[in-house]
Amino acid sequence: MSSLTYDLTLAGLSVGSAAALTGIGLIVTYRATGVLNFAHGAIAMVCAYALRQCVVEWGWPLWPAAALTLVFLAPAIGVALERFVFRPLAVLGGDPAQTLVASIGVFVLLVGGAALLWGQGARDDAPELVSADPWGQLAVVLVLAAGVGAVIRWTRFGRELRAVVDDRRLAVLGGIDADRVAAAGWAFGAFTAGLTGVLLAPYVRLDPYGLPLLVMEVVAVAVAARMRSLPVAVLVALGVGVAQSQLTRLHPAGWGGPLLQTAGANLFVVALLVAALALPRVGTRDALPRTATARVPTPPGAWIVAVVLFLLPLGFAGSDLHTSVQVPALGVVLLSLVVVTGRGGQISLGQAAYAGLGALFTALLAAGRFPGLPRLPELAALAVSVVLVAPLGLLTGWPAISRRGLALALATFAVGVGVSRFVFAQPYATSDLGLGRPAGFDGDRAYYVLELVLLFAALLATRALRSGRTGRALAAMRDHEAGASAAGVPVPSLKLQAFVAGAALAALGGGMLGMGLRAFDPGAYDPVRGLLWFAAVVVLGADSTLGALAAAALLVGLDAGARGGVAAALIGVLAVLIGRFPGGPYEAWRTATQRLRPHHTTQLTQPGTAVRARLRPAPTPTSRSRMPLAPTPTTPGPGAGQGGPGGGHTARAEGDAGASVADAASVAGDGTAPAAGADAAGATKSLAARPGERVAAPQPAAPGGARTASPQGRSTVGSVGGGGVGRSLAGVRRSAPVVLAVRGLQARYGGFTALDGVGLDVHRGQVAAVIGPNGAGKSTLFDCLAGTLRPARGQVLLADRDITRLPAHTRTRLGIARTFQQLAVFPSLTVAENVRVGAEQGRVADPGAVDRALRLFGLDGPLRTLPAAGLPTGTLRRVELARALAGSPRVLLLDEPAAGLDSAEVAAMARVLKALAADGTALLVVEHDLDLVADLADVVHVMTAGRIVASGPPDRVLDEVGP
Ligand SMILES: Nc1ncnc2c1ncn2[C@@H]1O[C@H](COP(=O)(O)OP(=O)(O)OP(=O)(O)O)[C@@H](O)[C@H]1O
Repeated sequence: MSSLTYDLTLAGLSVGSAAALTGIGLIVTYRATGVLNFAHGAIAMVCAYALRQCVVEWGWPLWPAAALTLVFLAPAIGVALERFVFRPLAVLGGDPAQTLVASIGVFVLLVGGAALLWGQGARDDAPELVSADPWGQLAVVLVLAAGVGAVIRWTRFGRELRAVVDDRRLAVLGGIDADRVAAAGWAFGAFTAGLTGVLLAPYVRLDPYGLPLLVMEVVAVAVAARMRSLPVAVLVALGVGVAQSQLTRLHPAGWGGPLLQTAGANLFVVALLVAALALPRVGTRDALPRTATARVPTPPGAWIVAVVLFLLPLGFAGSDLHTSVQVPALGVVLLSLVVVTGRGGQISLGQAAYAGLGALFTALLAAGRFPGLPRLPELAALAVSVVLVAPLGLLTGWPAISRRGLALALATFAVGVGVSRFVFAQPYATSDLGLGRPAGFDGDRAYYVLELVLLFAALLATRALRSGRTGRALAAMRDHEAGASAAGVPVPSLKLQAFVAGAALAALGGGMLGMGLRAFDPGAYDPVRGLLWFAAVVVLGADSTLGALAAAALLVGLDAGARGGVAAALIGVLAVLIGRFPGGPYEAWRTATQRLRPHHTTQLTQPGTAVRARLRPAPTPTSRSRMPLAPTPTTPGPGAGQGGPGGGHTARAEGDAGASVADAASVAGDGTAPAAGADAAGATKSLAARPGERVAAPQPAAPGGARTASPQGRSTVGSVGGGGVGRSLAGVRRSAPVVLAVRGLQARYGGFTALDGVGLDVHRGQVAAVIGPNGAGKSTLFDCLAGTLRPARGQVLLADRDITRLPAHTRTRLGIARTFQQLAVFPSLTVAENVRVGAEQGRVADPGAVDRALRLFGLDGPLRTLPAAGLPTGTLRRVELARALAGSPRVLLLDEPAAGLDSAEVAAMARVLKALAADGTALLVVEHDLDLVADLADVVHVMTAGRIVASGPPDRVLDEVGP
């Protein structure tokens, strides 16, 4: 080995050792707590500053100072974070998205705090703890990795640690002190962070922004190790370190030379991009915490105050006005986050990249240095740069289609870092690229006026995106992605639209920011800013344009008025606290003031942990007979497991031509004659069981269970309606066409076969029920029919059209609507808006369908304007049903529609469902409530272990199933 190769290998091992340390720390913290600690780099930076403070400023000897920093300070930071930030979040339910925002908050807080304490400038006198000799560092890393691996694998503590990560609540029930385990994980993680910072600081610039970013760039090492394997992390870190070092020898020629050289010198960033965008993702469970995206009510008069405050700087002069110029520009950048994160619910940590690209392109276009385009006047350059940057929104929009939560955070962070390193750090961007202001707007005051006009335009654009059909679809996607798809919202293309619109807005704001500064400054758009802006928008009310403007004013104002870092520190504190205050600071203040009032009766209706708990269906009343939990042997009926006559459906009684939804409404009400149409009838009588309403309560199950109870239930229902509606009126002829056909469906989860050759037919106007024990595969069947799960084999046909490979929203638009076992409503939208989403995106876009569905399900009146969050389960089931119906589906798939409803609500719902069938809708119902099945269904399919084992009329099949 030549001496150059040897030297470069040693240098690479040194860098790789530091990266390996980071990887070990991130993995241990993640395994102990489930948190990918975005603040890891910031802890490293704080420890490096602390050691420098002790040694350089206070003159302490090196080793005692190092011991204090690494053995006391670093673990203390870790334990404090666990105790005061992450443990309260874990107690509240351990929402991974909330912990992600909190860890970004800690990052921003520590960076801001360090800037406040030690100033923003870089230090080059960090003490050297060990010599540059990599062998020592390597030995430290290997010993640490081996030690940690041994502890995790072979000790009791290691077993406890794995148990806590798998299921914290279960581990606690098993007697494990989860807090102790988490605290140990945090302490060790922070220790490795401190060690990394102290080892790296002498060889890189020690500053509050640069060092944390450098450390976080190597997060790829942990991701490549799937956040599990320490040996893989160490090997990847050392390999990338050595390769990066060796590549510095290459000096490729040609136009791509500088880029290749940059790639070689930033191999960890390349690894980050590959790990975040190409490798299997980690932590995809959640999107944003509901608290971060809650609907934030605008305080009365707030807009007037905002307008006055934004006009105030016109009276300023000098540096005050010069500083104010940054506010509208930053406001526009933050509005982009309102669209992407606030409304669309997508984590975007890379928004600074789009702002920077906007500024860079504007500067290059205005200077005539943009390849292939002539020199443009400044305003035209700004407009063209917005158009050019908008499609680049796909860089983060594309990953967002298949990523959520942590995986999306990593992907957008990686794009931000990549653009910063590979575009902003190039010579063309760094070589003093000036940017003039448009002609006639050179002075600060004139330019500020121009900015206000552009801000106003951006506000109008944001408003257009947040209101109307698109706004409702975005909010639906944010609140419940699967529910939105089921309602017909084209989720993938909507995400792309949100990111493209967000990139355009960020580019506009970035260009304005550059013009305000009269230069393209890469530092103004570095990835740390991206984290800060994200945190600022999240804590000041992500779905609030006013919140974005307030955040812009706060960030610029605080940093100009006080020492740099105050704004970051404040935003960090708020982000850390966000999990404690559902709805953000305004809601926290409102709740606090309500608590102070002696007789407050208002119920907090913002979506949050408690609300989400309420959205979970309550257990179905146990008094009703239910499917036995264990599979019951049944005799397969003729044609079991196949569609078609004999197995597929049973005819209802004939003579039902006049039955309609309107009739059902009359049944639900007081038994008077139906009005002339669904509208009129539904307006007064509906599914809602109102006080004093005469509804047919199901009879208690007599010995014999469903078989005995069902006929009684039916006759009672029929008699209330004057004998009109019920099985006899809602009948379907044997000759009714097949609407939904399932053939030989097989579905797998990994190696487990959840569905095995399932086949059935659902006819127009027929109610088919699927029953079976828990785990039989009923929900899996629904997922395959609705398009959320791709079957391994088999076919799904909708009116003879093969829809097996179509996505969920396309199926909805073709006429399949579904409800979910776990409620899938959109908590931040009102009841009427929930239903409107279904009407706008469904098979038939019919504006009148909203009111009809609302009336039919008793959701009209004051209820329609209430946010869905906080409404009782029974009401929400009706909202979900109304939404499904509002799109005029041909087939309704209902997954346990009776779960969480009381007897009266179930009876009323049954009436409406029968009437829907009578009107020609095909219904496929998964239900455990055998009384309801007996009352409702024309044909029953029994599923066990992924197969249909019996099919036939309810009386016969339920006889076989037994009580
Ligand atoms: N995402 C998944 N990954 C792995 N296995 C799964 C997954 N979802 C479901 N299963 C398994 O597939 C089988 C069928 O589950 P499914 O939820 O379809 O049953 P089910 O009949 O709807 O049960 P329940 O009545 O409890 O809802 C079960 O054994 C379940 O454990």
